[in-house]
Amino acid sequence: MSNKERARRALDAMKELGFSKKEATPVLRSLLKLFDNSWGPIEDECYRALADAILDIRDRPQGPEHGSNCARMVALEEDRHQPSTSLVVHGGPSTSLVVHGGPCDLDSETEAPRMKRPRTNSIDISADHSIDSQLSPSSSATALKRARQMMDQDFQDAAFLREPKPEPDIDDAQNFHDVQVGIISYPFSTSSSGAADPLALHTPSQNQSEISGNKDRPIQYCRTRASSTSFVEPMDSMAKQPQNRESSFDHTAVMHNTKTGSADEYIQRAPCLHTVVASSTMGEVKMSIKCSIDPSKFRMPSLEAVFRVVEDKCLRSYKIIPPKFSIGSLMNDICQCVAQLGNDHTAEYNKQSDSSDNGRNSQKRSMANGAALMESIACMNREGEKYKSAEESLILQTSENGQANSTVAQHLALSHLRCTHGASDISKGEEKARISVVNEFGGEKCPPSFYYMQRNLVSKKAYATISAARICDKDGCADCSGNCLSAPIPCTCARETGGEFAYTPDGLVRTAFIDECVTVNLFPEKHHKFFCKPLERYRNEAPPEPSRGHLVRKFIKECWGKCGCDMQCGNRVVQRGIACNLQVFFTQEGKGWGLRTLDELPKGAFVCEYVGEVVTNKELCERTSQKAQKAMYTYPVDLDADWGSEGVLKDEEALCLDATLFGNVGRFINHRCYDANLVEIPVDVETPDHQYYHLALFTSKKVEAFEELTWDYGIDFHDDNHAGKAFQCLCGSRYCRGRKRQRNRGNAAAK
Ligand SMILES: C[S@@+](CC[C@H](N)C(=O)[O-])C[C@H]1O[C@@H](n2cnc3c(N)ncnc32)[C@H](O)[C@@H]1O
Repeated sequence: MSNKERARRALDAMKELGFSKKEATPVLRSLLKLFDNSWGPIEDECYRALADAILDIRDRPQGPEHGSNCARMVALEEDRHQPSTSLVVHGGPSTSLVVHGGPCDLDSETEAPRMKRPRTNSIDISADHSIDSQLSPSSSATALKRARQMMDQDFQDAAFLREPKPEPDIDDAQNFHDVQVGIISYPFSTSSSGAADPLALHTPSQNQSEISGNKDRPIQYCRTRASSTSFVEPMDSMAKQPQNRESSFDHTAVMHNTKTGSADEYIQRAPCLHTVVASSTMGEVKMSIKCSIDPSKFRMPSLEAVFRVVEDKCLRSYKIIPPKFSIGSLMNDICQCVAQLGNDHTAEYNKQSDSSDNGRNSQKRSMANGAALMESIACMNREGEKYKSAEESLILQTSENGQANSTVAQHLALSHLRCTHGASDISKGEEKARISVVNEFGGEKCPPSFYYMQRNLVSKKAYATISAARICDKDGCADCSGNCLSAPIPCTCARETGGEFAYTPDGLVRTAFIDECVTVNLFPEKHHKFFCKPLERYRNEAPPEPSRGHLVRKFIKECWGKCGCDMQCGNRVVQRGIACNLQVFFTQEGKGWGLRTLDELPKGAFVCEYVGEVVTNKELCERTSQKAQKAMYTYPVDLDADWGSEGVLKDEEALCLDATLFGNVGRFINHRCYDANLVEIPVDVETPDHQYYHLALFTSKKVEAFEELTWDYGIDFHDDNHAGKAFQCLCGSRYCRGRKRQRNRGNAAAK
């Protein structure tokens, strides 16, 4: 066959894979040059080397500062306009998962680098195995070998640290799927020496490494020059496999430098893992783990499911508090969870997420997928001190009674708090699903800044201690396992709801329960009200005024830390966080910003919590009296579902939520009189008593996609004295209490 014909065939093959002739031709030329005009390596395995090389070129950052000597270890990023963390996972004989983020992402100027759980929209789980599907496991192994023969200038200055286990030979590859998990971060400066320095380097004995690929390319192979490549391995593995030693190494140094945790723990927990840590001249670091899985039973779980299960594991095992937390263990867990979930075909894990789904159908998924619950954090600004920066206020102190956890607060301050928010995701990745912001009427692009928090913060004065010690055994279901909802007899956690769980197996609140909660709001007079003592405060004046009464509300008790069930238990809905697709939008009625659902929601669906700072009623009063005149919108909510039930209500027990400065998406939910589509339900998670609880908002009826989500604040618009709450109601409900009031006022004026 002539060279021309061969070239035509190669370009046709690339076209089928979606690469244009224009893109493929120069790469083909270079490869021919590289292989001394030998077509064999190019034509092998359906032109795998050519496809890989095209993708390599695509991945190369553009611009003068990214010369050809800059290494780029990950392939295409689907959406460069997304914030800096994104995930790509591929199925096929070799499965790879890559997390990358940081300053090398093109639009990262306004975003601090972070590596964290992925948002739904930034997870690209490719069902398209177009290249890979044409490759057998054995051909992957061959391709690996060939790719290793290729010299990639890009990685000439990269440093690689790896556990020198032998590459699977062809037989192995035929029998096992490799699941490879990788993380790339950009912690270093971009100088080549700076990139390599923090890692313990040793004389290289092998000059290439395997780099996982992107959605179009299950595996990408890159090489480094021998002169700058290093390999290290953990002690144990060296001892066990002396024949495989390829270099001297200093595992301790590596573990310290790469912060991957204890070697012993790592090896014990991952005896069969193949790990790779690599850094490049661009300051990128990649860590990857490969583990072997029996392909006969394995089906790729969704990446979201894997991450949620891993995070749940982290919460229980490490409580997510450094320094116990180790990335090494985390990556090990990821691999194990991939294997575990991949072999569990009864669960919904195996369903691949659709990247465009962005959380849709997640109501259904929420039962199967767990999300980590972060312990509520106690922290507050110093008494008498105004807020400094919010991050500062978070790490200021621990409280007198030991409620505050400064370590966690610092952790939060560093990784979770950002004052500004973007229109692409107001939660800045805190929530599982992206929460976009739109203003269809022009004007402000974003709501005024606040600190997005997924969980409540507890002020120093508020009595909301969250500790395992406060939970008696009788408050949890220690003997349960798995999913409490599937047990023949409801466990003790259903006691609060009359011996029947509030949730259905679909993760919805039972209709009867919802209806009861709505009725309490609709007909408050018919329901028992607490009139708390001593008198409560609405303004910062002494003495406080007589209580106006608080509705007795029905609580839900969710399973928690001292329960034996797992995170996927059906009695853990609120703690798994937002599971539906929400959007903050500018309302046209003049209510300011509002919240709407992008999906149709059934009745009883959990939408979100109302998150804020847990402050005492007195503190709130002090705050509102300072701000009331200025604030256009106010964000306080009483946690009054149990006020007065135990006789005298102490100041520190009368708690409220203030979402003015710290809050979640719940702070955008506007009020609607009587026929709102959400209802608030107090939910006990970490505490057995009713003083502190989560204020969860569930749909009280079916809600259409794009409908505004509203909630009856329970405002008495006739009460002029209720500071911080009165506004001219624009809810539009035919039952509007505020409108009636305006009408009455108008009539009075006319008279
Ligand atoms: C919790 S915030 C809701 C979000 C708020 N709209 C915003 O733009 O941030 C409550 C404030 O929104 C406004 N608001 C909520 N519901 C309203 C309604 N039905 N009519 C008029 N204003 C409303 C009031 O100013 C109220 O203090």
